[in-house]
Amino acid sequence: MSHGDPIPVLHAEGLTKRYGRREALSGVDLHVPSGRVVGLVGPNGAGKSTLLNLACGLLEPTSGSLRVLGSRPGANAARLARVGFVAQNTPVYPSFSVADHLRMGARLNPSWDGDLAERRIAQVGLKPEQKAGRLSGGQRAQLALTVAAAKRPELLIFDEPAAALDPLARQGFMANLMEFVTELGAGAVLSSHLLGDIEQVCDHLVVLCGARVQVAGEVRDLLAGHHRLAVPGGELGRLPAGVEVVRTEPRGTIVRTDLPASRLPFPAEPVTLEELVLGYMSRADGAQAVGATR
Ligand SMILES: Nc1ncnc2c1ncn2[C@@H]1O[C@H](COP(=O)(O)OP(=O)(O)OP(=O)(O)O)[C@@H](O)[C@H]1O
Repeated sequence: MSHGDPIPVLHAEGLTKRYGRREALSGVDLHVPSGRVVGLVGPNGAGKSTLLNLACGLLEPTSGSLRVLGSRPGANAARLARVGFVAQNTPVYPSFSVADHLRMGARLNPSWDGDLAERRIAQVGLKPEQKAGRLSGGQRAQLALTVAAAKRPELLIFDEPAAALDPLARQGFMANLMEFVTELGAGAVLSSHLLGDIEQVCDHLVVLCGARVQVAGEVRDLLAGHHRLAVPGGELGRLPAGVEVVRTEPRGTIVRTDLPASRLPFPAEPVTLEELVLGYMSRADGAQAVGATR
């Protein structure tokens, strides 16, 4: 990073987290530039929640380093206030009302924006006197999102925020999330299994599998740098230097390269974000299966 660059959202070097003997993150290097909406995808058990919990200071690395907005996460209360976190299943306090949640937020957060909180609660149709335990999954998610955003954080972190929501509620939730990001001028990191959501809102992608980052970068650059090639049987060896095979499938070979499609020796088609992610996920899965038989 050159001097004077804006502070990156995330910067990890050799980041490792073990739970006992299980390595949930294994020497992760990652650099996400400032002001991005980052999608974190990967299969179950990939290490996504672990990375997000480290990023908001709920866990400490076993080794290596992680900086969030330029600082060690959770180093002190001021650092914690810069990050808003919505954990998996959007937890709320069931016996507290919506208004209680806002009062508690105001008590705990010096930069609490009460106007923003009340305006958003009304906009999404929540009543202050409703008990959180009686809200639907979608309403609970909206409450948790409002509480996280009213802290006016510089970064919002969401662990599978919309997993339990029906498609319509999910669409509304994702739209609200983006409105907050714009209104707060904040960055955001969200993990999701729903690639459609990621495609809709994220401009940076991180694919995590088997405790390692498989690929990361700006969505636009990743899509431009991957192609599906129709390679005739046995001719993979004709690929020029600088073309990396991600995955060979019946429909073609997914490759990564900086070369333009016109310079490739076989007919090339663009790939979708879903094909790209699945390509890396199945490659990592295959590598693990091979490793396991050794
Ligand atoms: N508290 C814990 N104690 C022991 N092992 C854990 C703990 N939390 C996570 N793990 C293990 O670490 C690995 C990564 O888990 P993590 O929850 O970070 O994955 P994930 O990508 O968020 O998965 P999912 O998509 O299912 O939520 C898994 O093998 C999991 O079993």
